[in-house]
Amino acid sequence: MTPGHDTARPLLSVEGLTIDLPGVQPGLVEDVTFQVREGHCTALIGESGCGKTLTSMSILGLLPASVRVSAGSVWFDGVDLLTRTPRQLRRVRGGPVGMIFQEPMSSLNPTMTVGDQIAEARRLHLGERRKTALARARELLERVGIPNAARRIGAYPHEMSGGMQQRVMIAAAIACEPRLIIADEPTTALDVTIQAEILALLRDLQRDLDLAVLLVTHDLGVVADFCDDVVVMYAGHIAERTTVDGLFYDPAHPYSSALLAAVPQVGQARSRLTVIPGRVPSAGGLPAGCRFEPRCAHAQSPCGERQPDVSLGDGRRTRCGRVASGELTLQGALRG
Ligand SMILES: Nc1ncnc2c1ncn2[C@@H]1O[C@H](COP(=O)(O)OP(=O)(O)OP(=O)(O)O)[C@@H](O)[C@H]1O
Repeated sequence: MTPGHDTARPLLSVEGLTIDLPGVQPGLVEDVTFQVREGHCTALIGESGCGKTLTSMSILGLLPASVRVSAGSVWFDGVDLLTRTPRQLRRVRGGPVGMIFQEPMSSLNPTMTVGDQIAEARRLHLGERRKTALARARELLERVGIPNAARRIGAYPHEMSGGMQQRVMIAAAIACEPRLIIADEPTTALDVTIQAEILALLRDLQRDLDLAVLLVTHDLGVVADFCDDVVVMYAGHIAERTTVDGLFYDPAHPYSSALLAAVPQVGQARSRLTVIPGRVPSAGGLPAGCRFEPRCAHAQSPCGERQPDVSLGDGRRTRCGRVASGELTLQGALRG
């Protein structure tokens, strides 16, 4: 981490974001507030169905047509992206904000060569001529570790392996010198060894290009390796907002602590691995008070009636009333 980064200013500020399924279900995501600091990585974690993808997709106007943002703002570089028209958002996507998705094949155009796809981003956003843009595309393919870039520039996505396709997606995401990358489970669809390579590439690029990254992930190992700040989502809410050290050493929500306990660790006896009982409730089936209470190992009456959103200082927050009042201290994965 370079000096001064601890005071880095927020590049992206999501404030009070609420996403509904209009006429069917309000609050798929509710009152979500967090920031991504310049040159830093914020992880968005939580089990399947907690609202991570809806949150990340809403930032650049990529929500499915059936769902809608009903409240909140998304500030990027002084502009509320939620007030932008679809046309204005297209100028942000692939320009100052790059995106990397889980399935490269669903985002790459199967009918265009990878070189043309990367070059097109530069032509659209930076107004470059085709020849200059293609030369830059070749450099970018080299930068993301594609061997024989001069030849591969003319390949179509289906002629490449999944790992190589993901490298192309990354090259396209950084093609226009973005300041922020949004990456939604960028390695989940890949083999384990390739996952590690892609993560190492992302980490290098983040450092070299001083990128801010919003990383949606299930993988706490990735969080530990890659991230600075952590947003733990549960059932459409933020359960805890913390730093990576805060999460692993001093979690402030029983859900965070339960996620940590569910990760296998080298040298740990199998019997100590715990699963979180039950399932994430849907927005239509939320308990009346704390959303995690029915699954919480630390719940105590009248826990179910409390779900504050309390500051713990240094930008950290928790929705657990027992932790906030000092009544409960949780076990981290790493203590001491
Ligand atoms: N298009 C949609 N229509 C209706 N409900 C939706 C839609 N997309 C998501 N949801 C619901 O919103 C909630 C949050 O979904 P989301 O995909 O954001 O979760 P997630 O944490 O990203 O899960 P995963 O890790 O499986 O992608 C879930 O209950 C999901 O069923």
